[in-house]
Amino acid sequence: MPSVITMEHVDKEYKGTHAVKDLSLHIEEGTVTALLGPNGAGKTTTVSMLLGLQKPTRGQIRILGGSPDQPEARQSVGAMLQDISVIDRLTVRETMDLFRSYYVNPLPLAHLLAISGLEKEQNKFATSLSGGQKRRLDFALAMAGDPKILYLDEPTVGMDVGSRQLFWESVRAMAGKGRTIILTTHYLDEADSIADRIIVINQGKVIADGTPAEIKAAQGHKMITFTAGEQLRPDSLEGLPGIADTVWSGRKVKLTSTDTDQLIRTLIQHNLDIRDIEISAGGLEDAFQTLIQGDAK
Ligand SMILES: Nc1ncnc2c1ncn2[C@@H]1O[C@H](COP(=O)(O)OP(=O)(O)OP(=O)(O)O)[C@@H](O)[C@H]1O
Repeated sequence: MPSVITMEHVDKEYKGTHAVKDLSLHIEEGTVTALLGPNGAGKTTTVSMLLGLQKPTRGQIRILGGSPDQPEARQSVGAMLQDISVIDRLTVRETMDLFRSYYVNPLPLAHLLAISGLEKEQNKFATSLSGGQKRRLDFALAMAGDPKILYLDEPTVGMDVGSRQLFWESVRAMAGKGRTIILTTHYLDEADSIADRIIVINQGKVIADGTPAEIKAAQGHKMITFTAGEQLRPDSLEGLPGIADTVWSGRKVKLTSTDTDQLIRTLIQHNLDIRDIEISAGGLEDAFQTLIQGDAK
């Protein structure tokens, strides 16, 4: 698969902040890549350099073989950024038509109305839409030029459950047609279900890169959860072998372990006052927390 996006040793420094450090990435055509990281990790800065809105301090970025700020790249790229801006005194359909007019091969208006689920609102002023509806309009505007590459920076913030479903279905359908999608999100379950590849960034550096399954498996953690009876005190669990982490939420306890088979035997041997025991594989959320905590050490 050819790389449609390449970053080679990219750095971005603001006054006093080294936001992106020596980032090298190759993104293949037709893939969905999630950039994950805590607040301030450098995700938005990365997306904004890929869009040509900011220049790297050092390093090189190529989009479809050219510079991100060239007209060829701009015609082939769509973006949904964190700031929502709607134009005064234009209806939803007029706003979509205006954006369609910027491109050589725009998508049909009816298609944009369908993927945003805004058919009923098409004659309303864009300023009168709800927050979630404005996000959906933003998505349609990002898609107006039928982009080869789509950037989605925290796209589902403010969307209700139904809107999210429609949104991710449209994104998946787009990837199915060979489009390349880069997204950032703090909803890790969404990244887990939608992304082919996950890149975890912390303090401007890549600290993990793989499929969701690889990222989860690399951490090798599983969970034992149970309800603690009145007799069980937190110090009864301290020092038991095989516990990597313990979280109490009221009487619910979550133990993280690399060897849950051994740990469950230990809990039973100690005849602890516990019930409703469940063993589960760690999710992306747990893998993410472990990675970030590990990187801070
Ligand atoms: N225009 C700017 N001027 C100075 N510093 C900036 C600027 N933009 C971002 N930064 C800093 O660069 C770092 C990375 O910020 P960035 O917005 O890229 O992070 P992020 O991963 O997108 O975070 P979030 O999840 O909160 O959106 C932060 O320390 C931020 O304060």
